Parts: sequence; structure tokens; C-alpha cells
Amino acid sequence: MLLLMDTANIKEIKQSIEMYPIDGVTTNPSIIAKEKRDFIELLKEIRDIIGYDKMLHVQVISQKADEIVEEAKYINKEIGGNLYIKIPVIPEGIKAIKMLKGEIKTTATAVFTPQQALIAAKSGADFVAPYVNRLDNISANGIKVVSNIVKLINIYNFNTKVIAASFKNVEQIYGVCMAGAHAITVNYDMINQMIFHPMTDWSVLQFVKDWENFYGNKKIRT
Ligand SMILES: O=C[C@H](O)COP(=O)(O)O
Repeated sequence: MLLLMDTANIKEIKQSIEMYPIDGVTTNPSIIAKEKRDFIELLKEIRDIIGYDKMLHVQVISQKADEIVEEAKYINKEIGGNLYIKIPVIPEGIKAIKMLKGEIKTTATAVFTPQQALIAAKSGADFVAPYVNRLDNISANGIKVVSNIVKLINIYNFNTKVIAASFKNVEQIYGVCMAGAHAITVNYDMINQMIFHPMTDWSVLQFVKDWENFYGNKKIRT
């Protein structure tokens, strides 16, 4: 199971890498624009923080296959390392995924149906990224879509992995993990929510109280 951070915020990336078992970072144009920084400069800083081995997913802007390929090559040259180029599953995007196969790794993004994921996988995408919360928001079932994509990938034995994205609560995250998603990408709030439980905090406080009742402020290691 791969765990990625869906953010381009330097502080959030640094903190989550320090605290949690993070495999990489995913971005999209909206996430990047929020930081109000030079695109390449920001990505280079993220690469420096996470290192060359962790995954970095960066999305293209163009909507024509030839231009998508050019953007992918440019980002790859500038940023390098374990890089995945995110390409939306429009027809020209599928064409670009086919063109990049064997040269640059790709993540087919903005996936809303198993059919889109199937075509992207058949085209050679390394990852497909279904948007769970955006599906739930249009009264579809994000977890079911992820589950069906995982099933299709297994039926046809594609090498493609599912990176479930777009979460607004931990129940959605739990659901896609139970459905066998190979990877999840979550924002800073979600990663903290995943580990939070009021009973855990209460128990920790209780342990400390009981210890102090007998040992006072004595430490385990003096
Ligand atoms: O790149 C895709 C994002 O994970 C979408 O997430 P969002 O629906 O929270 O904007």
C-alpha cells in the first residue's frame, strides 16, 4: 500500500514526511496555483525535500497529445527522479499516455468511471486516479467505482495501479483501502484525521496520570 500527500505546501510536506510513512507527493494545477509560486521552482523544492526515490506526480496543462508529451518531457528534464506525469483521461490524454509509454511514467487522472480506467490501463498508464469525493458529491459511489476499477485491473492482469484521490473523510479512505486500492493520496488534514481518535488521547492522558500518581515526575530513563 502506497501513501502519498496530495499537497504542494512545503510546510505540510516537511511535517508529513517527518511524522508519517509517506511514499511521495501528488499535485495538480489547482494545488500548485494555491502556493502562488513559480511552478518549476516549487517542484524542485519539493523534489529536494522528498529526495529522488520518492514518487512525485505532476500534472500537465495542455489538452493536445503532442503538447502534453512536450510538457511531460520538459517536467521530466527539469524535475527528474521518480516522476509520474499526470494526464487527464480525455481522448488526447489517452493518446499522450500511449506515446509516453516506455519513456516517461504516467498517471491517468480525473478518472470518474471504470471504463475510463480500463482504457487508460490498456494504454499503459502506470497509475489511474479515481476521484472519490467528487464522485460522492454527484451522488455516485466513489468507493464502488474504485472497487470496480481494482477488479478490472485484476481480471485483465494490467500492471497499472490504482491511486485513489479526492477524499473529504476517513471513511472514504477506509473504503477504498478495503476495496484494494494500491495507493491513496490524501491532504494534510486527512492524514492527521486518519491517526486521530479521542479515546487514544484519553487513554494516553490516563496512563500519564496513573504513572504520576505513583512515580511523580520520575522519567523511565534518567
Ligand atoms: O488531483 C486530484 C485531487 O486529489 C482532487 O482532490 P479534491 O477533489 O479534494 O480537489
